[in-house]
Amino acid sequence: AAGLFACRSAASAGAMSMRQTYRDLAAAAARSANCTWAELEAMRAASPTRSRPGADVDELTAWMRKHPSALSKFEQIASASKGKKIVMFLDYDGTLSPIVANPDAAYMSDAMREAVRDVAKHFPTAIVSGRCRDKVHNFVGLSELYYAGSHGMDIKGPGSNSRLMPICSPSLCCASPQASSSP
Ligand SMILES: O=P(O)(O)OC[C@H]1O[C@H](O[C@H]2O[C@H](CO)[C@@H](O)[C@H](O)[C@H]2O)[C@H](O)[C@@H](O)[C@@H]1O
Repeated sequence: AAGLFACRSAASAGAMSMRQTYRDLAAAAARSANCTWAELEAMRAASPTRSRPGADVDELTAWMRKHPSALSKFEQIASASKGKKIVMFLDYDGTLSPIVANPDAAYMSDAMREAVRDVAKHFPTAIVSGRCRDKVHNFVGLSELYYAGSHGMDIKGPGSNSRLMPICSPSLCCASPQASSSP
């Protein structure tokens, strides 16, 4: 899931660009699913996990009340982020790319890539993944982003050197599926 953190400091981007950012990401997600944003929301609302009666639904409803969709709370988020600096942290698998059977074929769409490119024009943007950093970088292909691979053990920003924690190296994390569960 996409995470959005608002850090206190001088605001560098206004609520309008943040709204556009959110709309762009939602629209890109809808395009990836071959539908409109409204249809995506309607599908989400009508999904079996929401409409099936029983304890699971109650549990899910309670969870959703506690963690509402950012899209439905846009005004509150915009208002809470006034005077703060916005930084975008995005997950890759299942967020920027669809979940597919073959992890090596988890490509993101061009529309999503453009949306992320636009986001990065307004806010520092990082992709955080359990995957090897190089692998995610290759999938995304945007040099202006920060990439945190191997669950944050290997971090590289635009134009910077990789900050690799000693516990994990590319040979350990990227060599083969046998070497690690994170390709
Ligand atoms: O931290 P993330 O970026 O969310 O990575 C989590 C795992 O993502 C990948 O696996 C998941 O996506 C695959 C491709 O859609 C899918 O085949 C698999 O079932 C999912 O679990 C990646 O292969 C893992 O190494 C990551 O840990």
